[in-house]
Amino acid sequence: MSSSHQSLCEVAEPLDPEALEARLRDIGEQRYHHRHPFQLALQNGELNRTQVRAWALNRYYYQAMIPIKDATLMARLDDPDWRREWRTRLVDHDGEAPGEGGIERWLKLTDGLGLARDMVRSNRAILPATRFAVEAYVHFVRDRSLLEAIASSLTELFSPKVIGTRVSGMLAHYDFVSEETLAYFRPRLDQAPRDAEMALDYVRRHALRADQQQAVLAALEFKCDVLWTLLDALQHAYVEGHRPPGAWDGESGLVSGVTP
Ligand SMILES: O=C(O)c1cc(C(=O)O)c2c(n1)C(=O)C(=O)c1cc(C(=O)O)[nH]c1-2
Repeated sequence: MSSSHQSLCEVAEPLDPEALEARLRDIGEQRYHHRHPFQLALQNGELNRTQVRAWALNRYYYQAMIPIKDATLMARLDDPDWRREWRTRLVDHDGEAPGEGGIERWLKLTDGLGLARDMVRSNRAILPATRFAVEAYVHFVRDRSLLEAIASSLTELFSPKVIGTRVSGMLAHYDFVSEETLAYFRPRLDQAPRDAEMALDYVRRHALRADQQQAVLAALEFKCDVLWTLLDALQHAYVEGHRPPGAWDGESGLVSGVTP
C-alpha cells in the first residue's frame, strides 16, 4: 500500500461528521472517474463511433447489475423505513412497468448507436474486466458490513457533475448521439443527489468510531476503483487496441444497415 493510499483512508481519532464528509469528498476529487483518460476523451469528442459503442455496450452491464446490487442491499435492511427509501432505486432502474426505467433508457442509447438489443442484453460481448469489476461491486455489497455497503454508493455524490460534462460534451462533438438517445442521464441529475443524500445521512449517523470511519472511506475508494477499472478496460481494449478474445469486435451485433 502506498503512503498516499494510506493517507486518504487512515483515521487515527474519530472525526466529527463534517470532517468525515470532507474526507469522503476529498477521495472523490482525487479518485473518481471524472479524471479518467477515457472519460476525458469521451467528453472531448476524441473517440470514434466504435469506441463510444463499446462504452455503451459495456456500461449496460453496470446498469443491469445495479438493481441486483440494490436488491441485495435491501435484503440486509431490517428497518421498513429504510427499505422503503432504498426501493426507489429499484424502481428508478427497473421502472414500474415494462418499457420504463433506467435500464430501458440505456437501451435507447444502445439502440441509437445501432447496437442490436440481443447482443447488448446477453452481455456476451463485454470485456472480462467489466464483468469482474461489476461483480466485485455486487459481492462487496453482499459480503461487507451494511455500513460499508451503503458507503460504497457514495460515488453518486460526484456523478451529477461528471454526467453534466459528459452529456454536453457528447452533444457538442458527436453527430451520432442526441438529447433523445442520451435521455438516460437526465433523471439521474435528480435521482443521484437524492440517493447520495440518503446514503450520506446514514453514514454520518452510523460511522462514529475511527475504525468504522476508516471502513467507510475505504468503501468509497473501492467503488472509485470499480468505476476506474471499467474505463481502464475500455481504454486498453478499444483505444490502445488490446482487445481480449471474445470481446466485441466493433462490427458484429450491429443492426442491419448501420455503418460500422
Ligand atoms: O454516469 C456516471 O458517471 C454514473 C456514475 C455512478 C456512480 O458514481 O456510481 C452511477 C451512475 N452513473 C448511474 O447512472 C447509476 O445509476 C448509479 C448507481 C450507483 C450506485 O452505486 O448505486 N452508481 C451510479
